[in-house]
Amino acid sequence: MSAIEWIKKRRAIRQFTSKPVEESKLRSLLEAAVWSPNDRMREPWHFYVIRGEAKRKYEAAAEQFLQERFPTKPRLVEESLKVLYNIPALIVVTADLVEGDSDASEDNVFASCCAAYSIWLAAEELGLGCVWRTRGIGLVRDERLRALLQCPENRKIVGTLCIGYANEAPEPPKRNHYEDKTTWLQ
Ligand SMILES: Cc1cc2nc3c(=O)[nH]c(=O)nc-3n(C[C@H](O)[C@H](O)[C@H](O)COP(=O)(O)O)c2cc1C
Repeated sequence: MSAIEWIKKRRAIRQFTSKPVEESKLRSLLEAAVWSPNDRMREPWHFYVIRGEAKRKYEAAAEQFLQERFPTKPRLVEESLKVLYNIPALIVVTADLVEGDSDASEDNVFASCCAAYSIWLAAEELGLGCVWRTRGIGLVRDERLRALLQCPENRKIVGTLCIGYANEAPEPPKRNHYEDKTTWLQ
């Protein structure tokens, strides 16, 4: 399959089977990630792989977060947690922030987003499902996640990648045509 075909085939997968993800496959994802483009070869990314007991701690943090965030929506909390319990592995991607250099920090975030996307695409090729989450159980903007990871303040959390074997085959969401999003300058 061509690169363009993989790009189009990749989907956000949110429902997983109980089959664990082989460590060799997780390593292949991380290997793909570090080949992402990055300015001045700062290689500004860091990856936190969460499984086993660490995943239990993540679930506890997510439960607290969801209960605080949605106090009047117990069904939503319960359903979100059910989704989380079924995720075999999580990879949290961060970007190094450069003190006193907001441009470099911003470029580092861009590069780490490329790394997250590389993982997502590589997952597709390895027969794994993946979704990049920030909101809800993604916990990206919740300090509990930073504490759990013992992630220093000079690393910005850009995404939580949920990885496993797909238990769904979603239809591709409709896309606007690129012409609607493009300005051709002469
Ligand atoms: C930066 C970013 C953040 C996202 N956050 C979430 C999220 O919090 N929850 C979620 O269900 N999906 C999240 N997604 C996945 C998108 O919803 C998904 O990519 C979109 O619906 C398009 O579907 P597709 O990826 O199958 O083409 C996120 C994607 C990106 C790139």
